[in-house]
Order: sequence, then C-alpha cells, then structure tokens
Amino acid sequence: MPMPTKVKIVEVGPRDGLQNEKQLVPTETKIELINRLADAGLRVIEATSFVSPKWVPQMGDNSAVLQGITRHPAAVYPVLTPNLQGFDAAMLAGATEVAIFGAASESFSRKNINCSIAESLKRFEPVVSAASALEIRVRGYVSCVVGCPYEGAVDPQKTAEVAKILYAMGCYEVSLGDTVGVGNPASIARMIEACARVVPIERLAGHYHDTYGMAIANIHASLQLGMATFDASVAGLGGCPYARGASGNVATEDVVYLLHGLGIETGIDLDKLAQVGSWISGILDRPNGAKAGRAICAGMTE
Ligand SMILES: CC(C)(COP(=O)([O-])OP(=O)([O-])OC[C@H]1O[C@@H](n2cnc3c(N)ncnc32)[C@H](O)[C@@H]1OP(=O)([O-])[O-])[C@@H](O)C(=O)NCCC(=O)NCCSC(=O)C[C@@](C)(O)CC(=O)[O-]
Repeated sequence: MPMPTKVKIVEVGPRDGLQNEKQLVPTETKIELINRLADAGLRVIEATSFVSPKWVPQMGDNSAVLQGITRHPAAVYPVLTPNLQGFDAAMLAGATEVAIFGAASESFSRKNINCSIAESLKRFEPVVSAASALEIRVRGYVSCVVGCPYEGAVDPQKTAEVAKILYAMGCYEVSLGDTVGVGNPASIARMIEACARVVPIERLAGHYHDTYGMAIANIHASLQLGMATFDASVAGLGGCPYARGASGNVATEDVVYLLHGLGIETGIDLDKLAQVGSWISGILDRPNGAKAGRAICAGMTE
C-alpha cells in the first residue's frame, strides 16, 4: 500500500488531553485552546465529552465549552457521547458530530463505561439511529486495541470484531486506541491488518498514546499500511482516567513534524501549533510533551 499524500489529524487535546487534569481547567481556557488550535489549521478538534460529570468532572462544562467556541467554518468539533442521554445533551448544545467509544477488552469496558462490550454496543445503537435521523456523523472508538491495563495483551481479532460492528452500525470512521501506549510497530501492524480485513483502511484511524515512546514509530508503521487519519493531542496532553500510568496521546506537533518531513500534507501551521502547545503547557504548569514543539519554541530550525 503506498503512503498517503495527505493526512487528516484529529486533535483530541481539549478532550482526551484535558479529561485527566486533576485541577479543573477554566472553561475560558478550554475555549481559547480550541480557538487557537483552529487558528493553527486544525480542522477536526474533539471539543469535549457528554459523559457523566460524576465519572469525569473535568468535562462537566461540556455545553458551555461547545457553545463558547468561535466555530471556524471549515472545522468540525466532535464530542463524545456514551449513551442517548449524552447524545441528547450534545444536540441541545449544538454538536454537529459525535463519537461513541467501546473497547476490545471486557475489563476496560466495565471500568470506563460500566458495562460489558456487548451491552455497550447495544447502548450505542440508539445513539447511532438518533444521529442518523438528524444527519449527524458518528465516529467510533475502540480502546485497548493491542493491550489492556487489566488484561494484558489483546488479540487483534477481538479488536477487529468490535471495529467491524461499529462500522456496520454506521460509524463513518473507527479510531483504534492504544489506550495504554504499549503497542510497537509490529503489534500495531498486526492489529491494523486484522482490522483492515473487515473495515476499509480509509475508514480506520490510529489513536496512539506514547507511554513507551513508540507512538511516532507506530504512526510511521500505520502510514506504510495506508492509514491516513491519526488522532493526536497538542503538547502530548493527557492520559486516560481508567488506564493508570498511561501517558498522553502522541503530541500533535511531533506528528506534524513527521508528516511534513515525509512530504505529506496536513494543512497545519507547525510554528503556530508549537506556540499553542507551549502556551497550554504553561497554563497547566506541566512540561510540554511535544519534542518538536519544544525545539521550535527554543528557536531551533529544521
Ligand atoms: C457511560 C456512563 C454514563 C455510565 O455510567 P452509569 O453510572 O452506569 O450510568 P447510569 O445510566 O446508571 O446513570 C448514572 C448517573 O449518571 C447520569 N448519566 C448517565 N449518562 C450520562 C451522560 N451521558 N451525561 C451526564 N450524566 C449521565 C445519570 O443521569 C445518573 O445520574 P444520577 O441519577 O445518579 O444523578 C459512565 O460510565 C461514564 O460517563 N463514563 C465515561 C468515562 C469517560 O469519559 N472515559 C474517558 C473517555 S474514553 C477514552 O478516553 C478512550 C479514548 C476514546 O480516548 C480512546 C483510547 O485512548 O482508548
């Protein structure tokens, strides 16, 4: 499969990145982050999640965030909706795209959304039907695609099975989450090959956490298999509240640096993005997790 010439980046920093922050981040900061990301050229920005505030308090201001952003006409701002209650709230707040999120591991499914994989898929059906009636696009996530914090290695066939069901249900894209960041180019390639047998590769996205520093290598391996959509988080923000020890998503700045270096188009202004990463790291008082971002801000040139 030839490498893609153009790649779509789904910026998940405002949701996946911030959901794990212990201190509540002010709503205005979240809004400013999203607006700055759009200004740097990001065109898909996952803005927040309509989950239970008892489970993830940081996302409790979901409606205010979605209603407070300045919507770039070319950008979409998907939000997570685990059930119909979340979907209805998202619609009231003006969401135009939603995401449902399942897992390839039973234990993670229970810890994350309090039900089995089969129950979660049943729960997603009415969400997808309601979305389809309103012509709202639905993205699907599968967590723990190669490894689970509770069960260890995950069989690629199990991941493919869940991805296939989400795609058949009506998800326009299925994002494959290495939630704990334990994947390496070999295990990620095996997993993608299994998924690509049941979902077209153009409909698959890579969502790799960087716990073992393998995320960029995993993206490179995925590109070679023809994958052309990747999730990433500015400054490498984040982790997962239900996967202790997992570090954030691969940093968007590092992904853009890789892609531009390979001659792949993203539409993103890397210098501007690096400034956003530096700004939000300062606000959160945490080290900037983007190596490319740090280098650019320190004045280094390629
Ligand atoms: C799914 C539930 C709600 C089930 O949680 P539950 O407790 O089983 O739900 P329930 O239906 O029994 O309801 C219990 C209470 O929650 C409320 N509730 C119920 N639904 C909602 C809703 N949508 N919005 C707001 N409130 C809600 C409901 O109203 C009720 O309130 P009460 O009567 O006690 O006051 C819960 O487990 C939950 O919110 N989980 C979300 C966890 C989460 O957000 N995890 C992080 C995102 S996934 C992720 O990060 C992975 C990903 C996507 O990035 C990919 C990767 O890296 O792998």
